Amino acid sequence: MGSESSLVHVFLVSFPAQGHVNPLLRLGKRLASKGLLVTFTTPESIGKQMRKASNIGDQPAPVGDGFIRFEFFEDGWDEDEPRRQDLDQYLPQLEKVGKVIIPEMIRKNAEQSRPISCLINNPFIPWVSDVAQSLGLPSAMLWVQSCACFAAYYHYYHDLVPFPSETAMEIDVQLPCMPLLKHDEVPSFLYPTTPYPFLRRAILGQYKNLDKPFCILLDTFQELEHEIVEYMSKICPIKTVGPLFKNPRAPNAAVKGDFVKADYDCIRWLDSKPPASVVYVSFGSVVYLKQDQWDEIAYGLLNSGVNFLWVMKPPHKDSGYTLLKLPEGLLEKAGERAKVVEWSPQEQVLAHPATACFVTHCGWNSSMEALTSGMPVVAFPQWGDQVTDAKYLVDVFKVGLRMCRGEAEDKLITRDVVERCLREATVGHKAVEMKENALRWKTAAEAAFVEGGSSDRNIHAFVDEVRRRSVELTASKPAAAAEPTAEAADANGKSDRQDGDSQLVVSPEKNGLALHNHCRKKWRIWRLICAAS
Ligand SMILES: O=c1ccn([C@@H]2O[C@H](COP(=O)(O)OP(=O)(O)O)[C@@H](O)[C@H]2O)c(=O)[nH]1
Ligand SMILES: O=C(O[C@@H]1O[C@H](CO)[C@@H](O)[C@H](O)[C@H]1O)c1cc(O)c(O)c(O)c1
Repeated sequence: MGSESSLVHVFLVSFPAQGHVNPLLRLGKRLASKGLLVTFTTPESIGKQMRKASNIGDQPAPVGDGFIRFEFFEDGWDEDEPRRQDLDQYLPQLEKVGKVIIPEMIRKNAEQSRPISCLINNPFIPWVSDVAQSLGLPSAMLWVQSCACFAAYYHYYHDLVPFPSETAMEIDVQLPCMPLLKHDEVPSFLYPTTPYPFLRRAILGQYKNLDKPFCILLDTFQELEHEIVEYMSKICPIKTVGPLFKNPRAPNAAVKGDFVKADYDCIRWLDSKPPASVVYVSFGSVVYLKQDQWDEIAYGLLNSGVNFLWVMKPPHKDSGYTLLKLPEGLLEKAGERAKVVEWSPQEQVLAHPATACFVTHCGWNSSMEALTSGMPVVAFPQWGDQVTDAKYLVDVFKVGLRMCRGEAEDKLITRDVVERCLREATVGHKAVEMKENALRWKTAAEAAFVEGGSSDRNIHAFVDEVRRRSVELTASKPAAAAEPTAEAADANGKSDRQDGDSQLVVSPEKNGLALHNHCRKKWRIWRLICAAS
């Protein structure tokens, strides 16, 4: 392992949501374990929660052959600003501030002898690729959903196949190398009636910028989505690197990105239960069901006779949701059969022998974690990619039962349906079949992430490419390399060009890159001296 400051340095910028931070941080740990220095950044509002819940220190943490460190940034709003809960307002704010502050952070890192060689972002913040371009730095993007969803958005953006529209709301969608998707199995942000048009805009913004990252990393694996991965890799520079939550070189790395402290009592509770006897219920970090649906699920769990571990996260105070309650007396009736926590250590729960199945909203992280843990699922999708993931979990990967079709259906799933699904998922022929399939995916996932597996090879090739580009950055003449192109400066909205004037005025970015080259040269000399002595 080299000293922290002698390593090639990548800078990860995450959209501030749990389902986005987790996969990007996991990627960061994979890259660090292969010998890179990784800096992870997201707004301070989330940094504060992460530091409190997840043991994040000020010093770079060693991971495998490299290090990971954290730098959070102010998003320009007060600590208690309620508008953070409204993405329609928050996304433009993040872009406005981020486009100024990220280049400053990059410059400071170079000044402190940690020049950055590559920027990596996740979706919803596509402007990070513009920042990279304006600084003359390579960038990559981590797509945090399935390849099937990546393909669906791609075909929608380029208008390659018909999708549901205002005049034809209920058409099925046939995408190449994918099963026929019913209208409500297409990522729901693409429905003409979606209540989240700003999320459609945010995701499609990434497609507008898709020529900028030199590589698009996907938290999936080749064997899981074989045909669509093959197909899309002929069109875009995609590389499968999942499941990212497994890290063979640093399996026990303590660095985690939870926003809420996980309650480990539930693991002790699971320890007390017989094998395959507990239903784990979690709807992730964003989905919030209505009280009447919550009640039906509660009675379904009680009536089915299963043990259950249920994650009930309190809503954010500015989210507009009211605190969900369990029906009066339900926990008393369930007694030792029930355990409720605000946040679980989900990876451990899914790996625990007492866990029989997972009632999930089918967020992609939860889906990958279930598949990789050999855990059958009961699909309770709500919106976005969840409805497509549910289709795949049930009909393609064949590890799940469907309990609902999504929020758009606006249908109350009654306690008898919940009870029937839970019984079917835990005992009898269907339960055995789903478990066998899930275990096959677990084996396939392991083969992908172990050293030499398909995802590991892709990560390795990516690290090599980052290193190669880093050498190129260093070798390029400082003055020429630092000159942002007119296109780059425009992309950053910082062009000093007058109409009809092709001359660019010197920008702060120029100094940043010159500094990068200067520091790299200093290291090379230092390394030569070390090698000689
Ligand atoms: O009690 C919980 C619930 C969720 N998670 C983690 O939070 C992430 C949720 O991501 P996902 O894409 O499944 O859903 P989202 O929260 O983005 O809707 C996953 O990595 C889970 O392991 C967790 O650690 N504990
Ligand atoms: O999209 C939001 O969160 C989740 O992201 C996961 C990865 O893209 C995805 O698989 C999962 O289904 C999503 O729930 C998200 C985050 C957020 O902070 C928000 O306010 C949203 O409306 C959605």
